[in-house]
Amino acid sequence: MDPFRFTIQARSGRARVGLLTTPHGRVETPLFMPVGTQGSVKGLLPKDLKAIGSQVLLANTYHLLLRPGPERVQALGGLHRFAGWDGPWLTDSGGFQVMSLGHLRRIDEEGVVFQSHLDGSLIRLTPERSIAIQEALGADFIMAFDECPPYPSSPEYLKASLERTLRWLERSLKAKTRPDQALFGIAQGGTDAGLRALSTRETLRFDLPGYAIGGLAVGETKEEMFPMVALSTEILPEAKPRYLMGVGHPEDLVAAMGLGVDLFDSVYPTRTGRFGSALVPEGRINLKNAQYLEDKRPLEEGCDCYACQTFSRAYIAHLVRAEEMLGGILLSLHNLRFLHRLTERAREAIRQGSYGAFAREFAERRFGKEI
Ligand SMILES: Nc1nc2cc3nc(NCCc4ccc(CCO)cc4)[nH]c3cc2c(=O)[nH]1
Repeated sequence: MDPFRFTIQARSGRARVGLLTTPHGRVETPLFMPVGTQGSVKGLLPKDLKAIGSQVLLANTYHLLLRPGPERVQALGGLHRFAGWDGPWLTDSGGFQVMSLGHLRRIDEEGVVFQSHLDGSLIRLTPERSIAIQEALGADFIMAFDECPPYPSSPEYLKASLERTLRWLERSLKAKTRPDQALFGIAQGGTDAGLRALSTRETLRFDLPGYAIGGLAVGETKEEMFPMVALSTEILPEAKPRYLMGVGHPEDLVAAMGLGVDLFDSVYPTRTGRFGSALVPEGRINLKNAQYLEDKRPLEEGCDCYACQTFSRAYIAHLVRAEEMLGGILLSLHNLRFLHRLTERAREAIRQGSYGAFAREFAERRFGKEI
């Protein structure tokens, strides 16, 4: 039986609730994946991630290659055992992180050569090596090695890049040996509708358990991004999960779920939490602002997370000002719970056939009035 079966449980417009089976348990989509780049979701314990409803965690090939190295992770039992998370893991393939973090020295047909951001050593990543690393790490979902073109890029560059990414997808697939891992192809094409459609259609020629929408959330406007998401989900098959990479603002999740996206990830909730901000229905509140120092209310009325059930805004504002670790920890916990509750409510609305009303109510609270 297919270890990665995906079945649609309910629909409301283009939004859908899915059940995705993995070797580490079944998960319900749409879902948000907390980012644990180096094998840890910064500041949060796996048991607390489980308690707030996290289902799948994301880690990065680039970072784990540099430190501690895939051989060590494999020798220590693979990501699940090593990092104490027995639910599904997804690893990104390293290409994007090289562009955004490493000091890229060269990109050619073979792959990329970059300098480590840790010690400047020269490292080569190819489709074959990326897959070998992801197999050693042992994630359930692994990503093809691709190039995420910088934004903006010329149509000529976008076209050449997406064609190379398709050749790298073929090499990634050929390099794959583990039947207990699902390889996702990643469509590119930037914000050029013709090239986006071309890349998505060509990626579909490979029969894969899921498809990622790449090359977005790289600095383009929402007005540029969303037509590409809509175009992508029109082309991608209904029966396979769709993963929009790097998208994590609440309003963007609500819009993309409405367009039929199933999987999301972003460092946004945990990063903005570490920087002192809490996600709330109206948007975001920054606890560094003095107005919260006497505010007895929880971060968000009605939130069931430990931070909202136990502490006031005043206390968390104090922690943030005092640069106490607990400040960032509580805000990260709340922000992830906020996104998990958002996807839980979205799944419920889809089951009720009322996703449109859900999205309108969300937008009214988010954009209807100033905080
Ligand atoms: N393999 C691969 N991975 C990707 C990861 C991505 N992540 C993004 N966007 C996230 C970028 C991002 C970075 C930092 C913050 C916090 C500050 O608000 C938020 C978003 N776009 C992405 C595109 C790709 C892609 O084509 N291919």
